Amino acid sequence: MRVCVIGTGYVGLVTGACLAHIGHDVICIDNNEEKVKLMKSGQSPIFEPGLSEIMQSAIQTGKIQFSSDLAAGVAHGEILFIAVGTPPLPTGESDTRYVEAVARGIGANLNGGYKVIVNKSTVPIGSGDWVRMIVLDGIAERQKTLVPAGGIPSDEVLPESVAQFDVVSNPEFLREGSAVYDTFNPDRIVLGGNSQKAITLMQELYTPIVERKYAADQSLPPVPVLATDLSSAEMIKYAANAFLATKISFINEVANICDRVGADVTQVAKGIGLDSRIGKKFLQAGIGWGGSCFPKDVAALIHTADDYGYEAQLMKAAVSVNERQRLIALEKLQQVLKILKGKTVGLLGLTFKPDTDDMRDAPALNLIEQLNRLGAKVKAYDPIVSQTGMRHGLSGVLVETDAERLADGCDALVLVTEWEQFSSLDYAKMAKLMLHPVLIDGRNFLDPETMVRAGFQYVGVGR
Ligand SMILES: NC(=O)c1ccc[n+]([C@@H]2O[C@H](COP(=O)([O-])OP(=O)(O)OC[C@H]3O[C@@H](n4cnc5c(N)ncnc54)[C@H](O)[C@@H]3O)[C@@H](O)[C@H]2O)c1
Ligand SMILES: O=c1ccn([C@@H]2O[C@H](COP(=O)(O)OP(=O)(O)O[C@H]3O[C@H](CO)[C@@H](O)[C@H](O)[C@H]3O)[C@@H](O)[C@H]2O)c(=O)[nH]1
Repeated sequence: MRVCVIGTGYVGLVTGACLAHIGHDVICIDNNEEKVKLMKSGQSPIFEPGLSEIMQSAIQTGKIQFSSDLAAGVAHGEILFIAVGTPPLPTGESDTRYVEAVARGIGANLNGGYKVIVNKSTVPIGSGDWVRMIVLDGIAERQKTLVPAGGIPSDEVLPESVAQFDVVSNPEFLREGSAVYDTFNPDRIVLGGNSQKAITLMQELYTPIVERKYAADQSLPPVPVLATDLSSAEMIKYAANAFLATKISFINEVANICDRVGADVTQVAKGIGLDSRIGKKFLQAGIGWGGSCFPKDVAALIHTADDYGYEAQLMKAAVSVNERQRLIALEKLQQVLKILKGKTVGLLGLTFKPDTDDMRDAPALNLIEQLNRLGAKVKAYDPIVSQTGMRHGLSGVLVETDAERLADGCDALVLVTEWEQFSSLDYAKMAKLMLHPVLIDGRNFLDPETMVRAGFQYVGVGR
C-alpha cells in the first residue's frame, strides 16, 4: 500500500521504516530539512536499536523515500499518518499546534481519491473529529484561492472527491530503546474510527504484523486488533500510560517504605509480581519515571479531567510521588555525604532510559540542577550522550568520555540509567580513583554484594 508518514521522530521514522520493511511504499515527510538530508543519506537522526539497518535496506529496495514536500507526500499516500510531536504546554495541556498545521496542510493538498488520515500522535480525546474539521478547513481555504472574484461556485473548482477521507485514531505504544522490536511485536493494535472502509484498509496495512510475519516468535497467535470509536482509542493511549506510570509510582512508594522498615523492594516486587493479577513488569523501583511520554501524557489526562470538572486524584498522586522520587538520589547523597557544597558527584548515565539518546524530561536533568544549586560539581558519563557530545544542550555538567575518567576524583557516583554496559565496568578500579567510594544505585541495577567487594559503600532505592 502507499503510505505517507508526516513527522519523522521516534514514532514517525520507526513507523515509516517498519512499514517499508514489510513491503509498503512509504514516503516520510518532515519539515526539518537537515533531518531530511540526513535520512536521504541513509542515516537515522535518532539512536534506536535496529533502525538504521531497516532504513538502509528499505532505501536500497526503493521502498522508502524522504522529503520535506508535504504535497508530494499527500499525493503519494492512500494512508496518511500524522506523527508529529504533541509536547506539553506549561498548564499540562497537550500542545496540538503541530498536528493542526499538518492537518491543515493535508487539507490544502488533497488531490482527489479516498484517503485515510491516521492520528498516530498522542492527541487529546476528541482530536479525531477536530482533525477532520481542520482538514476540511484546509480544503476550504484552498478552494477560496481557486475561486476567481465573483467567479464560479467553489464546488465546481475542486472536485468533490478531494474531500473523500476518513480519520482513524491509531495510538502508538512503542517504547524508546526497543521501538523497532515493539513495532514488529506489538501486544495489540488499536484502531479507532467510525468508517468501516478506513478500518478495513488499516487492518490490511498491518496484516503482516498481525500475522507475526516479522515477530521474534512467529508461532504466537495473531496480534489482537481492537476496533473502537475515535474517543475510546484516544483514551486508551492516555489510560495505558497513566496506568504504567502509576504502577511505577506505587512501587517507588513501597520502596520508600522498605527503606524505612528494612525490607528489600526488589524481593517485594518479585513477590507481588508473581501474582498474575499484578504482573512483574513495571515494578522496577528507582529514581522515577521520565521521558517524552509519561510525564506529558499523565499531565494531559489530568488536564482533560479538570476541563470536565473532575479531579483525577490518583493520577495527581502518581505525579507527586514521582516528583519526589526524582530527587531521591539527592536525599541519599545528603544522608551519606552530609554537605554537598564543593563535592563532586559523577552520574552514570544521563538519558531517561537505556538504549536511547532521548534526554526529554530525563530524571538526570533534575538531579544536575539540584546538585548545582547545592554547590556540587557534576560530571557524567553516558554511552550515547558522551559520543554525541553536547548536542542535547546540557548545562551544569561535565560530560566525560568513559566511566573511569568519570570516577576519578568523585565523592560519589549515582547510577541514573541502567545501560547494560554498566553491569561490567571495572568497579574496583573506579572505587580506587574516587575520593569517597560511594555508589547510589538509582535503578537497583547492580549487585550490592559485588559492589561492596569492589570497595564501594552501596546505597540502593528501597533495598
Ligand atoms: N517517543 C515515543 O516513544 C512515543 C511513543 C508513542 C507515542 N508517541 C507520540 O507520538 C508523537 C510523536 O512523538 P515523537 O517522540 O516521535 O516526536 P519527535 O519530536 O521525536 O518527532 C516529531 C517530528 O515531527 C516533525 N514535525 C513537526 N512539525 C511538522 C510539520 N508541520 N510537518 C512535518 N514534520 C513536522 C519534527 O521535525 C520532528 O522530526 C507524539 O504525540 C508522542 O506523544 C511518542
Ligand atoms: O519498572 C519501571 C519501568 C520504567 N521506569 C521508568 O519509566 C520511564 C518510561 O519507561 P518506558 O515506558 O520503558 O519508556 P517510554 O519509551 O517512555 O515508553 C512509554 O511511553 C511511550 C510513549 O507514549 C509508550 O508508547 C510506551 O508504551 C510506554 O512504555 C523511564 O524513565 C523508565 O526508567 C521505571 O522507573 N520502572
